[in-house]
Amino acid sequence: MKGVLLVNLGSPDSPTAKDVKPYLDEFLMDKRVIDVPKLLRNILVRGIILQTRPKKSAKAYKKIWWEEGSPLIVISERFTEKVRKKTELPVALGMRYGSLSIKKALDELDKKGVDDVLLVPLYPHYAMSSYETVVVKALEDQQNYFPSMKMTTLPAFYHRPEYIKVLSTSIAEGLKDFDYDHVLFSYHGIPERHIRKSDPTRFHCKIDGSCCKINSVAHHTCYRHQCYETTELVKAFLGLDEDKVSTSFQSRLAGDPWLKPYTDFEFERLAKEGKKKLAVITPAFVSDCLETLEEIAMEGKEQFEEAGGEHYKHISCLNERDDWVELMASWISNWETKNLLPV
Ligand SMILES: C=CC1=C(C)c2cc3[nH]c(cc4nc(cc5[nH]c(cc1n2)c(C)c5CCC(=O)O)C(CCC(=O)O)=C4C)c(C)c3C=C
Ligand SMILES: [Fe+2]
Ligand SMILES: [Fe+2]
Repeated sequence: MKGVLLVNLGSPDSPTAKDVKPYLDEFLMDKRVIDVPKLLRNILVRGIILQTRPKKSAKAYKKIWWEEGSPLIVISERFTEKVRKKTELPVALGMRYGSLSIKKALDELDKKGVDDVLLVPLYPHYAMSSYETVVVKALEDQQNYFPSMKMTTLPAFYHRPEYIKVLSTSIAEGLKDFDYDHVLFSYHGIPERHIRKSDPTRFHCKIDGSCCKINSVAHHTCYRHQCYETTELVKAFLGLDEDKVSTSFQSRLAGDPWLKPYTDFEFERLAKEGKKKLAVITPAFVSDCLETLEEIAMEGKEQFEEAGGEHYKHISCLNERDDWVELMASWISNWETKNLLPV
């Protein structure tokens, strides 16, 4: 029997340093997130980052926490519930990190008699620290605990016309009542090294955009390429002016060079260039979360206004929009009835 496993990133159990610490430990000890040898990762994460970060992150989580819990979890649960209403198949929700684990979700499907699973990483783009780690963990759990289960994975959908249509429609709605003079597409950043590591040809990705116009197998796993592609496709779909749109990368940790331009620097640059009314969209996330609600909607607004900007709007992620639910249901149905997946 077929069934569906939706997987998002996950959140701590509560916005306290006590609960944030084990969550960050699991997250940052993932070798696809902090990709250094284990001993060094131990020193870096447990010896340095976890000494101060849980307190700082807990403070940020407190600012965005809802009565029902973490926005990312609550929104993912609402989305799952709506998808369930559109399909006959069992649909379970798991998280890569935290207590709502992938294993628990697989167990839920197993108990319903599911032995053929469609795995849906809830990320539009491929990155080893997001999409890839979900796939690897889900396959590991399946092989270790549910060896007779079959698993098929939904590919990254950053460029699918039907996804671009839904994303563009949500952006158009957000821009309807906002007289913007610039739209910033802010994607979660990753260290530049991750791009090189994910390049199967080992020489294609130049991380300056010069490679992205040359067709290559590397694009299947190039996060930077895929982000710029999403921006271009939305820009074309909505007919946005070339000089009113730009792309940037947020949420970097100190240390290595991360993908540029950095979103916080862009807030300042755009304001200094005289842009007064800025709309920001965050298409690396399908649901609002700490990185969109705190870093972009709250901190970003302050940064832009301090630099001279006047009006600022963060346009929500797709969350539980009906057209996004319909789209997910249509991908599930194509897989269920024709074994077809978007490519
Ligand atoms: C080396 C560190 C990190 C990499 C690489 C990274 C990639 C990455 N992350 C997301 C999506 C989300 N990240 C979120 C929070 C978050 N991310 C990092 C670090 C890296 N992410 C940290 C330490 C945190 C926790 C909060 C903090 O202390 O700043 C979230 C929000 C989770 C929530 O509960 O709301 C999301 C979502 C992607 C898509 C990605 C690679 C493309
Ligand atoms: Fe992150
Ligand atoms: Fe490229």
